[in-house]
Amino acid sequence: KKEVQYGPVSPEKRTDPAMEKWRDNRFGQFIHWGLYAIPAGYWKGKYYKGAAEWLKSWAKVPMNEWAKLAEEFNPEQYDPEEWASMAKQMGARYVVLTTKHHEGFCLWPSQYTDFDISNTPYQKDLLKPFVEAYNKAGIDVYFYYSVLDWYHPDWRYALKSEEDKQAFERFKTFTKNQLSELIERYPSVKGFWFDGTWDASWKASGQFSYELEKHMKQLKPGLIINSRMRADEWGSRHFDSNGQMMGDYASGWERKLPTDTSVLHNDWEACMTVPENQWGYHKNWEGHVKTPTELIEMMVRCTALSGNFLLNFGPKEDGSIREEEQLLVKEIGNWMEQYGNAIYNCAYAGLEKQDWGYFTREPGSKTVNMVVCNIPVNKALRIQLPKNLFIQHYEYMGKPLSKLTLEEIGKNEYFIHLGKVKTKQPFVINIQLTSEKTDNGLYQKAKT
Ligand SMILES: COc1ccc([C@H]2[C@H](O)[C@H](O)[C@H](C)N2C)cc1
Repeated sequence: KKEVQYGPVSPEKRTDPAMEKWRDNRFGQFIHWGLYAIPAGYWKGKYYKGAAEWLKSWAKVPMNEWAKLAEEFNPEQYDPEEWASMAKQMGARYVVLTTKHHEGFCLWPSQYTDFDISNTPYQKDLLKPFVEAYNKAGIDVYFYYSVLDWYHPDWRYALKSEEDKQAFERFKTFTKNQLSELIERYPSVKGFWFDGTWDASWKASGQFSYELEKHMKQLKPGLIINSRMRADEWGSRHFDSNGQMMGDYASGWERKLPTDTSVLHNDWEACMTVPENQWGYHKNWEGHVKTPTELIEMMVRCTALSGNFLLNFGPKEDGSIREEEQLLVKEIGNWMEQYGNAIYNCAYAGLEKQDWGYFTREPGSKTVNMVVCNIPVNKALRIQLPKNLFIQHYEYMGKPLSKLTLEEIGKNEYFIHLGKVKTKQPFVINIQLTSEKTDNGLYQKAKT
């Protein structure tokens, strides 16, 4: 065990109401919006296939040229009420919006930089109406904030000289000022999604990130901060040098999902793009665009492993939402309307995973949701229960199933026979578990 002074600030599994609400939310909307939405993946007529919010880097654009984009940023179609109503229709219970991405441009009028919304034709604060609209829709608001800042003259990738160190001290003060400003200006914010924390300069600032997390949680008790914010004094990120998670939930799951129950030890969240790798708006998505069904299954997998799923949207420069994302709002929204109870407030059910899909359960409930994503060729859904549990009742809400029959095929082992099924989306069967074997005729000895 290593001596770690600047590791976790909060306990690994907080039990306060704010953190319980974070868990109950389960499904969130990520929004990447900034100057990068203007060029949208093209620079001087050339197409760049990399992530659109990184275009400055791919096209090697000098910052003084990139910053000129602020002079044309004027999102006249920006309608946060519309965004919030879409998020509500989709069934998102929280939202994470980029207040400042790596480009350094701030969507709010910051007193600590001139590279912000007030120096654009639009001028007005974008965050205030956003926070109000989403809160009014009952959706919790979180702020994405990039520590890495390509615009700020005092940013340093590494601390190689005394000059670097002095500059980075100024940069850390700037960072702390901006974060305090965001909490003070928008006090209903529920937490921060930090990014841009992989460089040596920040990895050498473990004590600072420790004290900054403490400072922010003093400014706003209950504040929720992701593990990506943190390094310890040895440069270990997300988890300290003794493997203790820093921040309030593990946020290393970017465009990838966990596959086993080892993640259950901590709260965690996976963030996901619709195309393979685009967060900011790109005019032409290349390659596979995930279907609503694929994204629904990812969300279910996260819930089934007690994690959150954060699905990304990249609004256009004018503030409008692209067709593909509008389709997701409709399709995922329909599914959540019918089956949201298998997601919200749910978590790992404690049952052995089966190939046909996922079990989810509201902690402490006797009702287990079976979310069926892959109908077996024999149309029989296998269930293996722990030895002291039995199926007392089962039902399907909704239409696609004609009838269900339950067959006991072994010790605490069952088949649910589906009969005729017609469905295009995953569906949910509820089973009631009981701890005593009630022989109410539900059980048919295996027909051997
Ligand atoms: C170096 O590889 C990276 C760096 C940063 C990212 C950023 C993306 O721009 C987006 O904001 C994502 C959430 N974040 C990890 C992604 C991959």
